[in-house]
Amino acid sequence: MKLLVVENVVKKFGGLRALDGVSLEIDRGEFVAVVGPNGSGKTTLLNVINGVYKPDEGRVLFEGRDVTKLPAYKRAALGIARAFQVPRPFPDLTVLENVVVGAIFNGGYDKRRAFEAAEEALRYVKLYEKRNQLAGKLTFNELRLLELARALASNPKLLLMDEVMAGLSPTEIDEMVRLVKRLAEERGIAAISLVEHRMRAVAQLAHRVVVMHQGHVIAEGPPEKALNDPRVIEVYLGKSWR
Ligand SMILES: Nc1ncnc2c1ncn2[C@@H]1O[C@H](COP(=O)(O)OP(=O)(O)OP(=O)(O)O)[C@@H](O)[C@H]1O
Repeated sequence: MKLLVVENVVKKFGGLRALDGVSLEIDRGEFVAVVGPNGSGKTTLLNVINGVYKPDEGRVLFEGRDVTKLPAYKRAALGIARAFQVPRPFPDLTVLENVVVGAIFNGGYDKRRAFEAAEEALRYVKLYEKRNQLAGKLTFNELRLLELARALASNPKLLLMDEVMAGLSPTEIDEMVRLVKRLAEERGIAAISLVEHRMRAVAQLAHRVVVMHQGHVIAEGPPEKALNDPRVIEVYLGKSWR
């Protein structure tokens, strides 16, 4: 059974069809990059998957269960985690405390298990040494890792990542993407990541690339195939491949 199935989803904002019949299937442990020009519907797609928006048409199934009408917090409890583009930590709590909060609220753990999960997540993203530091003192890159650790500590099955790469150096972007890929492969956590910066380099590391344009999926498949699809080249024509 597929981990996630998005079926013919339509999401309208007034007269605009931000998603116009989008279908998508994700397997366990798959790292999928969603690319597409500004305004193509990528963020709206993540919002429909995690329950921020209810679609006007279509369904979202998670582990075979229809979650289309479930609110975001209930989907989080089922294992759909979101790592936001702009991390919003509690600056006056320590790094460890920030992750514990995520584990208790989204992972449903008791305090002891939450601490264990938080420490493990911090080791994974290599922030463990900074666990007792105030989150407000972290660098931008470290904040991104903290945001990832928070999502991880909730024991997700599916990790949704907004453009986590914005504002990072090319080396940091590379490290972050490899980390997410490793999570997918070692832990079986599926990840859907929106990619705009260094699109070509980042998307090439994904198991599969989904290309969106004007609310439609115009191509998908292994990176080489999807990125070289004639429709995709046309959409990006005139823009530099980074
Ligand atoms: N809450 C909203 N109200 C009205 N229109 C919206 C809303 N959210 C998104 N849109 C519109 O829907 C379309 C798709 O937006 P979306 O943010 O999903 O695109 P995107 O591919 O993520 O692009 P970007 O990277 O620029 O955010 C855009 O035309 C956008 O202006």
